Amino acid sequence: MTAVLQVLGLHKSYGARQAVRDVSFEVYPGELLGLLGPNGAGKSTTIGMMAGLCGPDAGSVQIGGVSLAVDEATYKRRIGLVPQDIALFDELPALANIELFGALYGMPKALLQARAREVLAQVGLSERAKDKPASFSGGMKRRLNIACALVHDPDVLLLDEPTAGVDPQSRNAIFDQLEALKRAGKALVYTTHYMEEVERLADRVLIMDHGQMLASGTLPELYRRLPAAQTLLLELEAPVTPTQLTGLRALPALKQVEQRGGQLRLGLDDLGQGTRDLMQWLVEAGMPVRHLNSGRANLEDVFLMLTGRQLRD
Ligand SMILES: Nc1ncnc2c1ncn2[C@@H]1O[C@H](COP(=O)(O)OP(=O)(O)OP(=O)(O)O)[C@@H](O)[C@H]1O
Repeated sequence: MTAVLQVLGLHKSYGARQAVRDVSFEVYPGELLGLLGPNGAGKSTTIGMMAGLCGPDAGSVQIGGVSLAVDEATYKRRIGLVPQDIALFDELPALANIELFGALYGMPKALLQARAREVLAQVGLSERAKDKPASFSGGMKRRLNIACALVHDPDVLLLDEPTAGVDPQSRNAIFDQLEALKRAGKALVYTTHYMEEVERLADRVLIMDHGQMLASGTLPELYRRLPAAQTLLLELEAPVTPTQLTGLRALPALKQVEQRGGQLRLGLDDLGQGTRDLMQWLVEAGMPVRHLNSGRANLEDVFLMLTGRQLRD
């Protein structure tokens, strides 16, 4: 299959600050690429360059071989943007908002009216067609904004933190809709700093920090880079001393031992053996445990391994 979206060597600086440094990736039809990184990682700037909102200092973006720099009109007809800040006209009813976005793309009236009703139904807001966004919840406004980005039937949809300020019910409705768009063959780029969203939605993940790509791949590919498959999180009554930390690291079952924010984060492959050795060590060291939690290693562990920091440090 051929990639529909190609991003090659994007760079962007604001004064002396390099917001994006040499970012390249491809997205295929029917695929969601998760762009994951903490605040200020450069996600929105990357999206902005793909959407044609800000020009890159270097690099290029193409959809289906059409370069934004060469044929902006054709490129923009094939891309939809759901911006981080909701962009709606509060004084226009929901349906009219969608029609306005479609008119900006020069859609013929009959097609536009049919498409506007179709995308409103897709986001579950048909019954609110005549209501103004001012009366909508944060989640409903976000869903309407997604409908506006879809009205011209783009091949590529860019979503910049689309669940910010969204209630859990609307969040699930958005996720279901994104799954449906993937099934319809759309290519999606989804930025977030919530690893749970990426783990639920993404076919491939690109991890960014300080404007740079740190790693990319499918979730199993990224997890395979970790020293261990399981993670134990341990809250103790008191922090372990540096000497005790060395003792813990000497336990063969523990592949990774990190202490941060009053919590021990331990990587291990064999939960049974590892927990037994650990408990024995804790009893011998006289360390009372306040809380213990285990789970499969996740993207938080990958980010920690790559940067030495947690996603939400
Ligand atoms: N218009 C601008 N002028 C100056 N600096 C900017 C501008 N836009 C972004 N930056 C800087 O570029 C860097 C990347 O910001 P960007 O918004 O792309 O990050 P982000 O990963 O989307 O973060 P967030 O999750 O907080 O939205 C940051 O250091 C930010 O301060």
